[in-house]
Amino acid sequence: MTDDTPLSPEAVADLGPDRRQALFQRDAGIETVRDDVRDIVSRVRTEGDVALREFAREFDDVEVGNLDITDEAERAYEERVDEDVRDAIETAAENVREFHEAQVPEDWRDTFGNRELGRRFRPVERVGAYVPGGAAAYPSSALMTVVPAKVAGVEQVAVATPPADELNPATLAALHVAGADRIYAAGGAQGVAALAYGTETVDRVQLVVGPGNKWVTAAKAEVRGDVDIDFLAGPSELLVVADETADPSAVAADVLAQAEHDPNASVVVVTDDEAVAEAVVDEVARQTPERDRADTIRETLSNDASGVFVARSMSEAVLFAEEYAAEHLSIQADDDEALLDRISNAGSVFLGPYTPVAAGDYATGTNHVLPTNGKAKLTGGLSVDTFVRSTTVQRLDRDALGDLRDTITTLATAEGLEAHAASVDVRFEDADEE
Ligand SMILES: NC(=O)c1ccc[n+]([C@@H]2O[C@H](COP(=O)([O-])OP(=O)(O)OC[C@H]3O[C@@H](n4cnc5c(N)ncnc54)[C@H](O)[C@@H]3O)[C@@H](O)[C@H]2O)c1
Ligand SMILES: N[C@H](CO)Cc1c[nH]c[nH+]1
Ligand SMILES: [Zn+2]
Repeated sequence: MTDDTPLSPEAVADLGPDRRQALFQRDAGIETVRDDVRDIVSRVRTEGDVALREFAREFDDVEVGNLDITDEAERAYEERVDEDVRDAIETAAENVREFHEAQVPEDWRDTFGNRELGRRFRPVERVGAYVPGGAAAYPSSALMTVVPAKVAGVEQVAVATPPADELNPATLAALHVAGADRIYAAGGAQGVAALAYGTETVDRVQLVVGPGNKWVTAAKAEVRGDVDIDFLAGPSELLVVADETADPSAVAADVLAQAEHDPNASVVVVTDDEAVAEAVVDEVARQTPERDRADTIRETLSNDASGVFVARSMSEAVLFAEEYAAEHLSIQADDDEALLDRISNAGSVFLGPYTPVAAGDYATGTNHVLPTNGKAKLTGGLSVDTFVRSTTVQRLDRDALGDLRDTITTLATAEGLEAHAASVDVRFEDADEE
C-alpha cells in the first residue's frame, strides 16, 4: 500500500511485474539484522549466562534474576490468571492436542513379496521451543509448540521466552497446561542461541522450533547446521484471494488482525473485482483507527510487502497465490474448493466467510507456527512429524535373500564394493559347495 494508505482508494494497485517480484522476494527485514544476530549468537556461545543477562538489559530493559523460571508456570496457572483465561487456554490446548493426536504415526511392518519391511517412529529426545513475547504476549504459541512436542512423546521440552519484570501470566499458565519441562527467561536471538548451544543455566537441545520476529528468525537461520530447526517462522503473513462474493468488511478485519503483529508482517489481498478491492481499502481505512494497535497496523500496511491488488482474473489470482506461498491463505470466493484445488503452496488455508485466520491462530486445533517468506513451497507448519524421526526395519529369510542375491551382488560389483557382494554370497557358501 502507498504511504497514505490505508486511507484512500488509490491504494488499490495492479499486479505489475515489479510489484509482484517485490512481493515474492519479501524477507520481513531478516536480512538487515543478520550481522547483529551473528554477533549476539556468538556472544551467547562464548559468554553464556552473562551474555543472556546483558542482552536482557539491552533489548528487553530487564534486570534478570533467575534465568530459570520453570517454577513460576504452575503458580501463574493457579494464582495469576482469571478463570476465563484459564478456561480458554484449556479449550485451545485440548483442540490442539486432539488435532495433533490424529497425526501420531503408527509403527508398521508389511510384506513386500517375501521381504518383511517396516517403519518405526520415535520422538526426538530434547527439544527447545521459542515462545515469543515482545510486542505482544503469545500464550497461544506456548500451546502450539509444546503440545505437539508432548503429543509426539518428546521427553524434555525446554522453552525460551523473553524476560520481563512481570512475566505474562497467560503465557506461563499456557506453558504449564502444555507441559513444558523447563522455562528460561531469554528472548530474541539470544534465547534461540541459548537453546542451540546451552549456557551454564540452559541445557542445550537437539531441535529448536517456534516463531518469532526478525531477530528470532535470523537466529534460527544462524544456528541451523549446529542444531536442527523446524523452519523459518517469521513475522506473520496473510494472503486473501477474493472474488466478487467476498465480504470486504470481513476481509479487512482479517488483514488488520495479521497486520497488528509486527510492522514487518505482510498482508496482501488479491481480487479480480475492482469494486471489492476498493471496498476492502475503504473498510481498512474505516476499521484501522478503531484498533488498539493502529500504529503497528499502519506501519505494516505501508510496507512494500503489503497491498490490495486487482488481478485480471481469478486464474491470475490463483497463479499469484501459488508463487507467493503465503503463511496464511484465506480464500473468500464462491467456488473456494475449486480454487484451492489449484494451489499447493500455503502454510494454512482458511475457507469461507466464517473461518477467520484468528480461529486458526488460537483455537481450531491446527498449528499456527507456519513457514513464512515463501517457505511454504518447501514445508508445512509445525506438526507431530516435526518431533519424530523414522527408522526403517527389514527382515529377510533365506529364500528372500536368495531372490535378491543376483541383484545385490551385481550392483555391488558395479560399484566396486566387493565386500558387499561377499557379505551376501558367504551366506550361501554351503549350498554353493554342494
Ligand atoms: N510465522 C509464525 O508461525 C508466527 C507465529 C506467531 C507469531 N509470529 C511472529 O512472531 C513475532 C513476535 O514478535 P515479538 O517482537 O512480539 O516477540 P519476539 O519474542 O519474537 O521478539 C522479542 C525479542 O526481540 C528482541 N529484540 C527486540 N529488539 C531488538 C533489537 N533492536 N536488537 C536485537 N534484538 C531485539 C528482544 O530480545 C526481545 O526479547 C511477530 O513477528 C509475529 O508476527 C509468527
Ligand atoms: N498469526 C500468528 C501466526 O503468524 C499466530 C498468532 C498468535 N496469536 C495471534 N496470532
Ligand atoms: Zn495472528
